[in-house]
Amino acid sequence: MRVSVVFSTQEGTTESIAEKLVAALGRVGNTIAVDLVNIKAIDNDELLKRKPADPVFFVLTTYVDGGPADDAAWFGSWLEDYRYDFRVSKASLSDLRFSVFGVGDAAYGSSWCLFPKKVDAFLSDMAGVKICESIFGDVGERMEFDGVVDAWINSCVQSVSTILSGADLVSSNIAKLSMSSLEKQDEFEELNDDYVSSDEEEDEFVDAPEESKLMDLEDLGAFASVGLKKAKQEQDDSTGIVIRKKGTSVSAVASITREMITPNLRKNLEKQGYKLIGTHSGVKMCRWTKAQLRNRGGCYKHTFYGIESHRCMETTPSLACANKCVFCWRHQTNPVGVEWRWKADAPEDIVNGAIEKHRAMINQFKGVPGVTAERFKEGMDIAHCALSLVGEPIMYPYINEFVDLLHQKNISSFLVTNSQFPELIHAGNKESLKKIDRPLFSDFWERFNSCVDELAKKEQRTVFRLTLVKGFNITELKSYAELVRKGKPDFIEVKGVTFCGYTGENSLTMSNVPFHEEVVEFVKILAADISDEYEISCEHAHTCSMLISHKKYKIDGVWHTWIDYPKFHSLVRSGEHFTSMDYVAKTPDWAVFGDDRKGFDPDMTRVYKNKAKYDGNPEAYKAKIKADILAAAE
Ligand SMILES: Cc1cc2nc3c(=O)[nH]c(=O)nc-3n(C[C@H](O)[C@H](O)[C@H](O)COP(=O)(O)O)c2cc1C
Repeated sequence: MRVSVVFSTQEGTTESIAEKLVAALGRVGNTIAVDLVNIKAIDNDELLKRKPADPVFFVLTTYVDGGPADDAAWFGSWLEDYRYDFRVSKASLSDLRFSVFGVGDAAYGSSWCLFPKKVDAFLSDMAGVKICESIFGDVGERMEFDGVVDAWINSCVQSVSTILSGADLVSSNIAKLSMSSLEKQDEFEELNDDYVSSDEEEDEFVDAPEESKLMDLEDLGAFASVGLKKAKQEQDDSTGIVIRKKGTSVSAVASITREMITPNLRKNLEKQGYKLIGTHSGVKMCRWTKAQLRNRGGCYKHTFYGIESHRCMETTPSLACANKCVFCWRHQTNPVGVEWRWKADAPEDIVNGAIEKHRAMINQFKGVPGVTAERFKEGMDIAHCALSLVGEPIMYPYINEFVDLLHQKNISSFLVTNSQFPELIHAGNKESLKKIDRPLFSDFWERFNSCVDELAKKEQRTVFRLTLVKGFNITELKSYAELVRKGKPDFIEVKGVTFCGYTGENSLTMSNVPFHEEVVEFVKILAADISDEYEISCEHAHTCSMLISHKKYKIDGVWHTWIDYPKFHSLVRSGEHFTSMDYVAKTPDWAVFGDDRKGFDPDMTRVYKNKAKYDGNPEAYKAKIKADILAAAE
């Protein structure tokens, strides 16, 4: 048996209580190993996998405004995030056996022991089971306080002895104690007005999904009709198809009838400008499509690969995603899930629907200043499809058929994946990927690495895109370089994160947005670190984006990162084997790194809005950019 005593302290009181508990547990017998762990070093993954025979005791202090001490800040925010993450099963801690001792001063009134109480409630909410009553002590009552500590330590020792002596006793004890923990929780909810109880949350899902950012379709359907317990049971019983793995029949996928887009989600997405197709797909017009239609510049894909933004259709065949990235500008309103559990529309219908809806949006630009008849005609003749709009395109069970259909229509495909589905085919290391992409899969790092391995085998163009989030991943050069050596991509796009004027769910601020110069510096060091097979090739300063390319694309000293699209389509039609080197085209000089035009196509006209200009004062500059963004959003 392994017991962990996890403590958080600011001034030492709590640590000494934890040490006292460790000593008392040590006297129970030599069949238990007891760890004393500062909460700062707690491994949350390990907590999620903890077995019932290995209980955890938390001894936690309370600090300013009832919040955690410094050492517990990260754990506190992780736990809260996890507790309210709508993708996480409410039973995910059902194997955890725990008890909390809170240290605080009742003189602080309603914030007395607030943090330990929150931890206690969140662990219970996720089905963690108290093996003995959680207790909240008042250091203001010094005489009584010591007695309360001793009583709690005694009951911890007793419960551990009970576990050691036999499982039956444990379950009855647990049943009794979980009831009393529910009563305690009621008490706590009264104390903390901001706290949303699980019942309220259920109501929110039922009554106010339109406004809710927590738009989990699975939960929505289940909670609406049967309530939490039954929903859980249904989830467990579900035989929903994950994704169409090799060998899974099409009819198995076709037999699922639940639709991904519910009426409320439809309203919500339409409000955001998505044109929805069928039951799980959508198109939306990108700002660069509009810009290039008006001859005002294209996106970085134009500079790097020759993709014409005004002929590019941004599409997704799956609005659902398996990550909740901090940089996601969709503000997490899209559904999230690790499995395909919805009705799957036919690929022909999605491709045709997307073309029709995209053209209807282009049509609205007829006569708009700057849109010439020639550009308009080109815009109607879609040449590219960027599968990077929102969601995870490869979750869609017929993604291969979908991409083939695009190619048949002479539409090139550019597919962006978050590398969580290696069976079908953002950060440098495991910790960083977890913080930034906030994946739902517990084996997210293994999945990510398998995808990287798969990419190394591809003969068509492969690209790594690194989104630099200052403070999160900008310091991880070595790990990135390693991933690149492993995945051997043709290209590495490095892009500074975009601030989307939103500070809620994803908690990014302007201080996380790197300057273009910082991105350039990062890229220079990264390129030198990878190997001498790679070099910086292109720059698109407008979007803080840089391209590092494999040197095989530098033919006779000249970069060939662009694509010869007619050649690509004729190779596809030929049915013969070909590789990415068979359809290369010369990169124009203006797109090459080091050119004064910094990636802006000289055939277009740059239109400067009355925007913030850098005047040497970073803080003032950031404040101006923020004001610009907020003004634009109004
Ligand atoms: C700056 C400060 C703020 C505090 N705020 C609270 C509070 O909001 N609620 C509470 O219950 N206790 C509060 N306390 C009391 C502490 O929890 C108490 O002093 C405790 O014994 C500290 O434990 P430690 O020595 O392990 O850090 C506060 C203490 C300090 C010094």
